[in-house]
Amino acid sequence: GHHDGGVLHRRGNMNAGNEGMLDEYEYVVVGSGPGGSPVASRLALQGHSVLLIDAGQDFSGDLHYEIPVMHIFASEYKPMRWYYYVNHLSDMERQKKDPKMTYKLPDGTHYTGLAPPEGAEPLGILYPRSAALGGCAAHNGMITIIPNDADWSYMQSITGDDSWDPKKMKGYYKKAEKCEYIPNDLVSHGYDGWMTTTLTPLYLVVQDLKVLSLVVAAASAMGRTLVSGLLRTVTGLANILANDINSANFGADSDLMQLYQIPLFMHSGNYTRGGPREFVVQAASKSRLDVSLNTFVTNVTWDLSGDHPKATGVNFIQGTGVYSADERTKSQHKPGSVKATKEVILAAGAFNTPQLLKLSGVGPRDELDKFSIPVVKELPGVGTNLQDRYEVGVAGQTDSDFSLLKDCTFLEGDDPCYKQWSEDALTGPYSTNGIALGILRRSKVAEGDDADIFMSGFPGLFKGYRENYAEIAIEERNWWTWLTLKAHSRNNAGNVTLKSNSPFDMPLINFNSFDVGGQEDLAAIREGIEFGRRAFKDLIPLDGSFTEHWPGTNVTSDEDLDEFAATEAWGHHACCTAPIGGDDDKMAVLDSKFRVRGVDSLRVVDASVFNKIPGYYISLPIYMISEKAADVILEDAS
Ligand SMILES: Cc1cc2nc3c(=O)[nH]c(=O)nc-3n(C[C@H](O)[C@H](O)[C@H](O)COP(=O)(O)OP(=O)(O)OC[C@H]3O[C@@H](n4cnc5c(N)ncnc54)[C@H](O)[C@@H]3O)c2cc1C
Repeated sequence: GHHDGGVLHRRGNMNAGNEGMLDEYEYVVVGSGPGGSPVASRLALQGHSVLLIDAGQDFSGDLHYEIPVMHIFASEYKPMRWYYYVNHLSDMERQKKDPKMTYKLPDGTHYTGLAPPEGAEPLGILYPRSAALGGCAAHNGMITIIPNDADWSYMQSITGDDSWDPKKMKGYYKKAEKCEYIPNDLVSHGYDGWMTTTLTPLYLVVQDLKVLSLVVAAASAMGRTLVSGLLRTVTGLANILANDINSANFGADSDLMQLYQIPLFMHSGNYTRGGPREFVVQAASKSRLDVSLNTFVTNVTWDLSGDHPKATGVNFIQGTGVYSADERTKSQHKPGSVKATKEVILAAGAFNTPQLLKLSGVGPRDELDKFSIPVVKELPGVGTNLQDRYEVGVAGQTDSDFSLLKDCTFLEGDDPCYKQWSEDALTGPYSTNGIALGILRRSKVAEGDDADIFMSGFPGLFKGYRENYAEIAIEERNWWTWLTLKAHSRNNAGNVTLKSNSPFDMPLINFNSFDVGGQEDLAAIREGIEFGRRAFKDLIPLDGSFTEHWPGTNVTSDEDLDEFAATEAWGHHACCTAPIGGDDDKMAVLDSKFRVRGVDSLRVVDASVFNKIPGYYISLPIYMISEKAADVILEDAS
């Protein structure tokens, strides 16, 4: 196995800090991911007493958390991971044709693949999540891309609430950001926030001729001729990458394909992961913010004596191994409760927030009745409208290894790359997430003016999430995968439903991918796959050419490509399961101020709140709505 992680530097490890919890706080926030952490920190910094609760622990100082390149291993890291097994497709027979399909065997072990042995029970397809201070931002790829203005205009139009104006929302981006990659661009960037943004150091791209030739190939697949010689210097490469994906004019020329460096939530000083936990640590040191880790919330408590049900706090169980997704050693479990004198804010993520609402009596009446949960407020939209983006790849192999990664062991034994990162002024291949560049493009079937495809490349074999995907990705060091991320996906037919009324059971998660708008989305994905193929073909080998092995050169007709993508596509931006919507929308769970409809003192602030999946990567839109929620809540409190 990998190192359990040595202590890099002690920055206020919070795992032991639960003893001093008070009986009541003004605000109780459940979940410390991109949704929960910023709002909790802001409320506390404005003078309120706040309790931030998370079922996970703090991983500060753990190398899985700190080293950017380790993110793929972080999502497999047992103390941190919550593994969900989901259904991508409504047609189970078709889903069984996905090589990622996983089964449970009679001896309790798992089988993943196309030939399950006798007695294997279908489990589903792995969907990694993390329970940690910082939520999934403790293991994610750190990619930080601003969503489209149209995403906010849409919220504005469905709610009639002008505070969702894209310009105002941009203000929240700037408030959150501490930009470390462009100096003094006050129009587009913020410099005083908690979200440090930086880029993969370009010398890493220039150093590895294979990577460099793939960049040139991508450019020629975009119809640009780039003289590879010009790119072999950092300044030469920087010149063609001068456009900032997060700048104010983003999207204006979206018909043109553009090659961008990808901003990461990472520290440029020492190339360590950045995350919302740091905002929490900062705020906790100078405010009445308490953080209770290893604390699993089971339900919201109510005062039912007034006209409306009023949320009064939460019940929880403290300990490790409480939730069925929590694989840590089971500790002694201590039940407890805490009161919120002002509000409870749910930020448990797109799977757990709807589960918590339902367990607390807020949801579709039929489903609550079925599990004998007393109905506090009937809201048919809770757990519906589940959305995700589609991702697929084209993977090819060349004769020799990428020089960049050749010697890296990813912390196994003696690791020269770790040594370089930790000792030589924190440099080398571990100072990136492995995805340096991205391309935005508009497919022929795009709705609106914005790009709907985000292409990127990864120096490994990545065919989607399945057990041990990280080991598989880097097992051989001569693979490259062109990734197509289909943004603005149309499907909203997914759902999160209860399996039982036990808070410890994971819910049932059905994405029903491609059920709505599938033909259009598949047509766009085909364009992405063709782009990846062209890039492999156009490659002027500075250091070997690539042969496609996946999906395979025999998969060429539109039908075959659609069959491939519809069967194997995956996602990692689950959202929209407690959507904000207009007053006339029966399926709206929240109003435009994040308030759960029909009850008092309860809000949701996480990936669940979106009505339609925003932008290209979802963390930054979540950070933005979390900053907005803080403003809205403070307004109501004064
Ligand atoms: C492998 C992977 C890579 C990704 N890479 C990127 C990327 O590069 N860029 C990007 O923008 N997005 C990325 N994402 C997606 C992004 O990280 C998530 O969408 C985002 O973190 C969701 O934020 P959230 O606040 O809604 O929920 P989460 O981040 O899931 O946080 C929820 C928190 O609530 C806690 N919780 C849940 N239930 C309870 C309970 N009952 N009691 C107490 N605590 C509870 C959990 O422990 C967790 O810490 C990635 C996702 C994955 C899986």
